[in-house]
Amino acid sequence: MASQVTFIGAGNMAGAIIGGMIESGFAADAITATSPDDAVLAPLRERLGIHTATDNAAAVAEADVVVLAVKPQIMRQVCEGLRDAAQARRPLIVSVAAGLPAETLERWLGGELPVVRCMPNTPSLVGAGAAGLYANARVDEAQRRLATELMEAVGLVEWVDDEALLEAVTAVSGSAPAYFFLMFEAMEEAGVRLGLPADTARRLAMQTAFGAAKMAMASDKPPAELKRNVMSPGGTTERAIEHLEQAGLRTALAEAMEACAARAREMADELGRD
Ligand SMILES: NC(=O)C1=CN([C@@H]2O[C@H](COP(=O)(O)OP(=O)(O)OC[C@H]3O[C@@H](n4cnc5c(N)ncnc54)[C@H](O)[C@@H]3O)[C@@H](O)[C@H]2O)C=CC1
Ligand SMILES: O=C(O)[C@@H]1CCC=N1
Repeated sequence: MASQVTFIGAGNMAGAIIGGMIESGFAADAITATSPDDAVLAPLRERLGIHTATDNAAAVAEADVVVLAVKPQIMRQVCEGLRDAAQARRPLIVSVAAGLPAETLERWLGGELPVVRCMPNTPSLVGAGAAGLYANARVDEAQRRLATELMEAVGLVEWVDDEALLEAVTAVSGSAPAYFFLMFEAMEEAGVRLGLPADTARRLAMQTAFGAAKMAMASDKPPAELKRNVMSPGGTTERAIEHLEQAGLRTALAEAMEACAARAREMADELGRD
């Protein structure tokens, strides 16, 4: 029988992973999602055919894998409500929450448990996610494979062996779809100022990002070389890139990513205190 996977929380991130899992052929029957609000659950139930529940502990009592997908700010209260069920069942815990260390989650869940911390991103919804995973010492090989299988169903999986590196993963991929969406917004606005209809500018910008990513992934050339290949000497791209460099795009990105990782550390301090 397939492993039973219960998602605690059914918002953006859980919805993206569940949608991607179904899309890649996971049995809807093996997936449960919970939320206190049935209005959040109804579309998942009706559209995807998964099980839903408003009682977290009851859903954990039958799970092999429990994916914790609520906001970090309410994680403690949610975990404490799961203590008895989690300690009785001892499922693999997969947390997608930013910041919260495995040790903190174990403490809130009432003691030692196998915990995989996962930093996914929302493109999981279309099978193009990128996730960093870390396993604590209590996760066995079969559970590690199960976590890999779950997240590979929705995209790329990279394991890290130092939990602190998940902060870097958050900066590089967890939060990063938003950086690209910001670029799309800005390119659309600039395209409109240059005279294009908004939807034309949006489609061209998005297809270009998609094409650039696909090309870079297929190529053995580093991005710097692919960039140079677009830049004819004295041409248009060279002028654009000069502007981006002078405007400090690199520094802005580096600083944004440092701030992102620092916020993950800060959240662990703020929320993990007793
Ligand atoms: N949105 C993103 O791009 C990413 C989010 N994450 C992490 O995913 C987690 C969830 O974030 P989102 O999905 O964006 O938030 P969200 O607000 O969209 O979803 C949270 C869900 O939790 C449910 N919920 C609230 N109280 C609950 C309770 N007591 N029991 C069960 N469910 C409850 C809500 O109904 C909602 O469906 C966070 O910990 C976040 O750090 C990680 C990577 C990327
Ligand atoms: O913004 C956040 O805190 C979450 C974690 C990574 C992406 N979204």
